[in-house]
Amino acid sequence: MSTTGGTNRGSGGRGERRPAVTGSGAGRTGGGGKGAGQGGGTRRRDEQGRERNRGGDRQFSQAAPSQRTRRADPARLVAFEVLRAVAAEDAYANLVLPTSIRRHRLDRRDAGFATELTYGALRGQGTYDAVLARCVDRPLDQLDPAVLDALRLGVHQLLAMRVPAHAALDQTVGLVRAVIGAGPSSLVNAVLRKVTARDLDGWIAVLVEGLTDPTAIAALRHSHPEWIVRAMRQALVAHGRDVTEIDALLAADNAAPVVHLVALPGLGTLDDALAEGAEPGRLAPGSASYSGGDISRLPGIAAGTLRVQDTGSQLVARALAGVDLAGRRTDGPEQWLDLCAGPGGKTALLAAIGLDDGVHLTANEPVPHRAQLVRQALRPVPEESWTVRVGDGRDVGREQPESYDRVLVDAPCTGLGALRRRPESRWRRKPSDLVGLAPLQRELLASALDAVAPGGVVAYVTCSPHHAETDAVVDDCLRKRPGFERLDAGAALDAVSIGGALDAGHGTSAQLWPHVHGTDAMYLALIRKTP
Ligand SMILES: C[S@@+](CC[C@H](N)C(=O)[O-])C[C@H]1O[C@@H](n2cnc3c(N)ncnc32)[C@H](O)[C@@H]1O
Repeated sequence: MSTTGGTNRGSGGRGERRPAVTGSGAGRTGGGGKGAGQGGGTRRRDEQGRERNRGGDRQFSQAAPSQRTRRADPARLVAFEVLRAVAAEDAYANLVLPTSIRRHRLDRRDAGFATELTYGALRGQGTYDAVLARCVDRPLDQLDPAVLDALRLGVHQLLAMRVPAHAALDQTVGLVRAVIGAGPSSLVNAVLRKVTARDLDGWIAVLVEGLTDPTAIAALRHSHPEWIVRAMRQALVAHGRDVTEIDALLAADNAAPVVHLVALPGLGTLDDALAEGAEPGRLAPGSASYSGGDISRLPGIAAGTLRVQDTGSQLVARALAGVDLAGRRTDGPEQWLDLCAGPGGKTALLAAIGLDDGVHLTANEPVPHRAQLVRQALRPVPEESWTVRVGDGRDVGREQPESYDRVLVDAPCTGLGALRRRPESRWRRKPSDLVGLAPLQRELLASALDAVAPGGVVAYVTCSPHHAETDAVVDDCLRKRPGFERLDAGAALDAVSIGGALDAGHGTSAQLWPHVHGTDAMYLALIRKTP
């Protein structure tokens, strides 16, 4: 498993500095120790003769857990609260975290630490639980869930952050004492000491020992559920890539994503963002990437003319807008439809792109509060150029047949292509979700195929590379319907990328990849209704 970034924290989170090292299992040199029994030093044994403090150069606190701090370090407390909310209330970490950071008044440095700890522990949960299962004397599901969350935070600090081992241990035990109780703190202390016996690479070597199934190995190594690894491997092969890329792909899911920005064409600029240190985007026109922290201060963000949007999302929207409608029957301004518009990211970009040509965009969204987000997203675009329809997209084809020149179906999907942005979602998603989504995805695409005018084009898009919600959906829908042709989606994406730099391949569908393109794993099929 790989992690990126890192915040140096000493005991109690302050004072000590460690050399910055990135990569799996890196960073705990010096007092943190690396690997069991490598150092000299005096080895201690407990009353049962078991060796304690293996790797004697470590400096664990000599104090019993009951004598250690009762105060929880605020940054670790924030991470703990978020993990608890994710597990107990089905909360989204990216929504809960900023609120918790504000409530505990963390400064920028502590906020960075809390963010890395929270997201790292959530992403790494699969690997960390496998490590913990080797260190706890009972099945993990018999632990108090709060204790398990605290252990996960401890393991992430020990195995993947540049936190000295003694600080990770003392502070996690202190957190447990303060928020759960003295009893569990002894257990946490004992378990985390066992974890310190190896670094991350050492633990992974132990976990995968004797395994031969590459899916199971990759799942443990990169902390993904096996069914997702299997789906990713299939998708790589289906899109002509080498299956050995799976390691790079899964590692990309574990890296902290940079924020991508887009300036709405004709309405916004990147100037403020670039002045704040954003880098101009390499792939999408009018885009930038920003890793400098809080972007909400930028005036363009407040005005809605500068938006946070993954480059992959920008490119699929631009590909639909840019495709040639050679067989279109009328000469007037085009009618565009965004069938599944909420919260409106692609809607705003499409509306802005179409502005100069007098395009009218209808944005459909069935969920009222999400439809309201679409209206907000469209705020900077003149009102006469768009309409928000609140309704079921499956009805549009029947109610408005052959009415639109370009239709975007950004279908509800598992979101497996954006796991790096939603740290908990890989554990929340289940294969059964695909069963529920499959009919809806087919019905929405069918509705779009009815709603598109002869010569017009439908873009079927998912933020998932899973075959069941991508090519399988498009193949099924087109099998039953003559009169449609699939366009070269890769060529359409290349055509709208800066200098054709994207290199999305060629074929009846295109798949973008985090480890190749630096985007979310967006899927695109372009389907033309024959004139
Ligand atoms: C992947 S999201 C769309 C993201 C959006 N295009 C953007 O770029 O911001 C899918 C959307 O489809 C909506 N949806 C769910 N069921 C739908 C239906 N029956 N008809 C139309 N939209 C639906 C969901 O509420 C959700 O807002």
